[in-house]
This record gives sequence, structure tokens and C-alpha cells, in this order.
Amino acid sequence: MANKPILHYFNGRGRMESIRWLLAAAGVEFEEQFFETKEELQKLKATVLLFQQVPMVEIDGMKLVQCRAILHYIAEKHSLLGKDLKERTLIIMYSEGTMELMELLMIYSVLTGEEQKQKLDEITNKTKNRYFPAYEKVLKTHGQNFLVGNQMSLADVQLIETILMVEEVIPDALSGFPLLQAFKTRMSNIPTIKKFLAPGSKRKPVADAKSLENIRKIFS
Ligand SMILES: N[C@@H](CCC(=O)N[C@@H](CS[C@H](CC=O)c1ccccc1)C(=O)NCC(=O)O)C(=O)O
Repeated sequence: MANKPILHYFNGRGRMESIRWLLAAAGVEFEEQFFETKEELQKLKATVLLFQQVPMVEIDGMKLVQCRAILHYIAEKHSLLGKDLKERTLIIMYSEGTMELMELLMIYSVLTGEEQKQKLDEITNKTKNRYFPAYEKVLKTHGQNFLVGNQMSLADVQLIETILMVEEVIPDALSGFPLLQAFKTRMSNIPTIKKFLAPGSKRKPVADAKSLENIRKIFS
């Protein structure tokens, strides 16, 4: 049996969650090795982290870092990166848009007080006036069940992940976006994604105060 990918990160979402989503959507089982302290991360930095950063994924004899490189490797390997150059470029273009919104959500998750409120205002504004209108328009003009071509790609997996993350902080985010609402229902019912959304999967929960405190300690 081929070796399963091994994901090196803390036990939380951060920048690794999109990689978990993509592997799960592709039906690929993976292992996780969590570090819990600054010292454990320091040891990884001194040995296997090319840029002293995580995520790091051991896959196919490689120790990959940089989220985009990891996502693109997994996507291409599992036919989730389009059938030609044009499709690949559109998939990466749409993926970059969702990564910008998820970056805002990640920063929001580690902020507190007034700063967090200001970040929420920014997220609300950009979700409703920039990102969701863009994907609604793509679904309308493309006229298929998926954003590119007629099969699931990295872009679709990142968009469903983003929609669910946005709804955690803005519950009515999809109101006014009927095609995105239908997209969310379709994607949530794809068997591999349905399984990842069910209890007991490796999907990580919203960080609670205790885990946020530990993240701050690990990366301080
Ligand atoms: N270009 C790279 C960037 C990777 C990257 O920023 N890795 C970070 C951990 S993730 C971050 C932790 C807090 O800042 C976080 C954790 C939770 C939420 C949001 C961010 C890291 O390893 N920091 C150690 C160091 O830089 O010494 C990539 O695309 O992979």
C-alpha cells in the first residue's frame, strides 16, 4: 500500500486546513504529526523545514513546504488542476482569490477586541462586495456545476472551504448569492466532502481560546 502523506503542523486549522480539505476531497487518506510546543517546532525548523516554516507535508519521498506548492502538487496528482493550460490558469486564479479571503479569516481568528471587530468589518465588506460576487458571476457565466470545465478542481474545493469558514463568522453571508447557495449544497454532497464534513473526520474545529493561546506561545 502506498505510503500515506504525513502532515506536520499544530492540531488546528491555520495554513494546513486547505491541504487537509484537498486531500480529503481527493479521497486520499493522510497521517498527521502534531507539534505542541515552541521547542518541538524549533526541532523541526532545525532539521526538515526548508524555510523554517510549516506546513510541511511528507509525500512521495519529498518533504514539501509552501502551501501553494503542496496544494498544486496534490491537485495535479489527483486530476484537480484542469485538463490544459487555460483551465489550470483559471483554477489557480480562482484559488488565489479564495486564499486571500481565507488569509483574512485566519488573521481574524488570532485577533481580539477592537482589532478583531475591524477585521470582521473588512471581511464582511470584501466577502459581499468583492469575492462572493466574483464567484457568483463565474458560476453564472460558466453555467456548469463547477467553476472550471465540468469536473471538480482545486478551485471548487477551496471555494466550499471558504464559504463554510465565512459562514462561521457571517451566518447570512450567502444571502443574495443563489448560485453560491446551490454550489454549497452540491459540493457538500460530494461523497468525499460529505465524509470530511461528518463528525470524526480530520477536519479541525474553530480554534477556542485555549488553543489560540497555545498557538501564540508556539509561534511567539
Ligand atoms: N508562505 C508560507 C507561509 C507559512 C507560514 O507562515 N507558516 C507559519 C505558521 S502558520 C501561522 C502561524 C502564526 O503566524 C498561522 C497560524 C494560525 C493562523 C494563521 C497563521 C510559520 O511556520 N511560522 C514560523 C516562522 O515563520 O518562524 C506557506 O504558504 O506555507
